[in-house]
Amino acid sequence: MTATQIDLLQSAGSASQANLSIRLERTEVNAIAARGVEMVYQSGTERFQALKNIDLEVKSGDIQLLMGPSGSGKTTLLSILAGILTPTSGSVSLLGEEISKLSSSKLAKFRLENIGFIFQGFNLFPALTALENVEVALNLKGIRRAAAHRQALDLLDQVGLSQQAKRHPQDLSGGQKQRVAIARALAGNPRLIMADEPTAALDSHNGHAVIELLRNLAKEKGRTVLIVTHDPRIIDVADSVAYLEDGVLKSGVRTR
Ligand SMILES: Nc1ncnc2c1ncn2[C@@H]1O[C@H](COP(=O)(O)OP(=O)(O)OP(=O)(O)O)[C@@H](O)[C@H]1O
Repeated sequence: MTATQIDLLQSAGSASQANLSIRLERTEVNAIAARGVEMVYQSGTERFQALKNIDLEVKSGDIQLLMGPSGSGKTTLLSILAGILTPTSGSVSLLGEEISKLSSSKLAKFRLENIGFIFQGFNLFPALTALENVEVALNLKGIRRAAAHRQALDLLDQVGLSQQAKRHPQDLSGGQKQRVAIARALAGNPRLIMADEPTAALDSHNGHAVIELLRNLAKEKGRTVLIVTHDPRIIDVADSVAYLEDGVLKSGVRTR
């Protein structure tokens, strides 16, 4: 079903049917698909296999968690799925594009246009205000001056931080910093959000606020959200949880 067909259904007053169609459309498409992914780290004569034959499919609009003990390979897998790290073997498709086949410049462009990243340590520029931190991300995506300023204000508003736009990171709480980082990850409207331990540095209140934002991104805005986490609170909002152990995908549990 095309977007036009969905519009027609909605305008014909078949809202519930259209909603069902949208849901079906979302669940039909895999936003992320990994096949036979292996990763071997080699330093000198030392060889370490961090991932073994990983198959993973993430449906469009889903919140997918990657969980497992420390050292089980979660960040390695996230980096491969984000096209930051090249697997030793196997293939990865994002939004129907097999990224393993892209040249490094095409891959960099694909990442910039389609993936927003959120990290445990926020990775904000300390010398820039919250607003400027988001503007810089928009500038990188080719959006300049007045448009970048307007969009950055709008993104800060979406994460509930309009009042803090002029503050520097050192004057924000951990939760507020992470919300700036989420606003920055949303610059340019990427369809995929990838987060590495987004709540690890946050207390319960701020952790919940960030989890609610991530839920909203998937459920209200249709983004696909992939999260590496040890935080059991996030399981409540996840559609699917994949557990890694010693580089092996032990189980994938669909939670809804
Ligand atoms: N660049 C590297 N060179 C060699 N070994 C590496 C490298 N990066 C990671 N590893 C090893 O690969 C394994 C998986 O690491 P990874 O960081 O993916 O695990 P993780 O599950 O994300 O761990 P944590 O929860 O502690 O962040 C670990 O044993 C780690 O030491």
